[in-house]
Amino acid sequence: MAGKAAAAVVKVNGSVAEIRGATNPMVTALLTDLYQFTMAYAYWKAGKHQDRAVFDVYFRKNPFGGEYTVFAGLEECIRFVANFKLEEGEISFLRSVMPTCEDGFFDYLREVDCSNVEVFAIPEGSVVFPKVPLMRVEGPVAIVQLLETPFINLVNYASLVTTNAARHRLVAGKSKTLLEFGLRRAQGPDGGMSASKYSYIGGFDATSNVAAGKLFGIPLRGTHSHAFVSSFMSPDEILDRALPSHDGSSTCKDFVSLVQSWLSKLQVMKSGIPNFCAVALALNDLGYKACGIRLDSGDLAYLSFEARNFFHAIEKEFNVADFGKMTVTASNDLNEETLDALNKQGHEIDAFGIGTNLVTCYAQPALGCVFKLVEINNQPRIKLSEDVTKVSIPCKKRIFRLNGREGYALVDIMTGENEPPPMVGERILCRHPFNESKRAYVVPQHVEELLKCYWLGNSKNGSVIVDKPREELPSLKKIRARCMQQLEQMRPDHMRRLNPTPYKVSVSGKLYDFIHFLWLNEAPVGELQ
Ligand SMILES: Nc1ncnc2c1ncn2[C@@H]1O[C@H](COP(=O)(O)OP(=O)(O)OP(=O)(O)O)[C@@H](O)[C@H]1O
Ligand SMILES: O=P(O)(O)OC[C@H]1O[C@H](OP(=O)(O)OP(=O)(O)O)[C@H](O)[C@@H]1O
Ligand SMILES: O=C(O)c1cccnc1
Ligand SMILES: [Mg+2]
Repeated sequence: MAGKAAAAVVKVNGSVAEIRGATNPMVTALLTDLYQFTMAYAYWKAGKHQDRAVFDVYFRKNPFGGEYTVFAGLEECIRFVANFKLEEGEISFLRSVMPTCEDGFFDYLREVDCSNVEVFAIPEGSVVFPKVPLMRVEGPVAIVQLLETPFINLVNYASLVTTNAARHRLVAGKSKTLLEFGLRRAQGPDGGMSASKYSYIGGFDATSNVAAGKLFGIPLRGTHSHAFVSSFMSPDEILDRALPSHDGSSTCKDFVSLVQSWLSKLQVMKSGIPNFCAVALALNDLGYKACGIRLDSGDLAYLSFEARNFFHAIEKEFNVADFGKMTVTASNDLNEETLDALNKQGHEIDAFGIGTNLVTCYAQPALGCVFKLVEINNQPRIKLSEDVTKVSIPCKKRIFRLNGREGYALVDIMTGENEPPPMVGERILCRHPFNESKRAYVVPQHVEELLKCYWLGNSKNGSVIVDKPREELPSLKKIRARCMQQLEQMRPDHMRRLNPTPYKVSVSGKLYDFIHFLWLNEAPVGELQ
């Protein structure tokens, strides 16, 4: 971020660490909705700006018709709070667009940072469910309000595309290579970079996006384009026809003729496959190993079988070891449905290159994460709505994932902050938050507390120092590993594409009673005449 400290200095479990600014320099304190500043002013005028508020970040419905979501975007949120500060130029701009606000407000904004803010979150890469807070943000109400828009901006697309990638991985199967090819179709440069990063977390193996390879260390992969092949009018255009052998011991003076002699030995198939094989065989003569082909049009299942048969026939006829194992990559408008159809038909594809449908999240363009006030000055708050799915779950909460005998996650349970936590081997009542008749006793074999502390600000000498215990921000590879491990822990019926079973999200008996007490207390009583 131009003009700002490059990184906040923090202490993680005793040792000093740095938290760099947001990946995208467009992510500044102004990357928020105007009404957040308008409200900050109103809180300030009302003398409420320092009131201690607790907000939950959660979504109401899983995307893509599924019953699970993968949470991503947390690291960017923490980088944002760690470096949150309004620069002089930004304050002048705000003054120009909010001309009726008093000078004192801008003096206040000049001092604002997140040294008094706490962020608890579920680890990035976790499988998560509707209504469960992914993050709990606590701090002075005016400041936390300013975080609403950037936080949910940083989480919504990240979680959506990670989930999309995870869904593609589940359909493709573990043994296939998945390549993200979406940069040209992504929603702008940030869409492209984010898609590459979060597709990797969701289980893709590599990207074609070179900038993402450099910035995030994601493995880079690519094949070749149609344009390269069609740019040659005839083999005569190949001027340098010599090729040294792989070990350098000799040189083939006319590699093109060697390829042509191989081509004359191959039965003609109406595609580029014999051409590829002729080149691969000529390369093999010189000790090189060709990688494979990419199919980008036509019936991908049929062509993959044809290609594989051709490769096997060559392996047998010309005695070239492993020629039949040549990699077949397929691309062209692939999505979950085509992967599923290809699986049902049977195919010989080893790797899929997926662009448009993955990165644009064509099947569902947005995730609806919201940021709702659940407590202020230790007083619980509830958002009421005629639509029960929109009623918020009040209070500062703890969340636990309870696993059953078979190791699978059984239920997520939210409890009040001061309730005794669920214990392994102890029966606990889990209640649907809004449906009285839905409840179950669970005896967990494993209990994981999901909300962990990622940011506990404490201002010292102008820089933000965190000296209380805090979770580290894991590497991209670790986040990806968490995602893979979490998906494994889910019961397969929650994960299937058609009519998946909803995962149970519940509250403790005590929290259930409190929600409904507060609901009745806050809901106005109508009067009929
Ligand atoms: N065996 C298959 N089963 C199901 N879908 C397939 C199969 N093979 C290809 N597809 C899909 O069918 C669609 C084919 O699209 P389309 O007809 O526009 O492409 P094409 O004409 O083969 O190629 P080009 O992009 O060169 O025009 C693509 O979305 C592709 O992923
Ligand atoms: O289809 P996607 O999943 O987005 O994957 C990326 C596509 O991009 C490339 O071609 P491009 O689409 O540029 O050209 P085309 O329309 O001729 O296939 C590539 O050959 C794939 O077809
Ligand atoms: O490397 C490829 O084959 C590739 C990369 C991006 C888009 N289409 C194809
Ligand atoms: Mg295409």
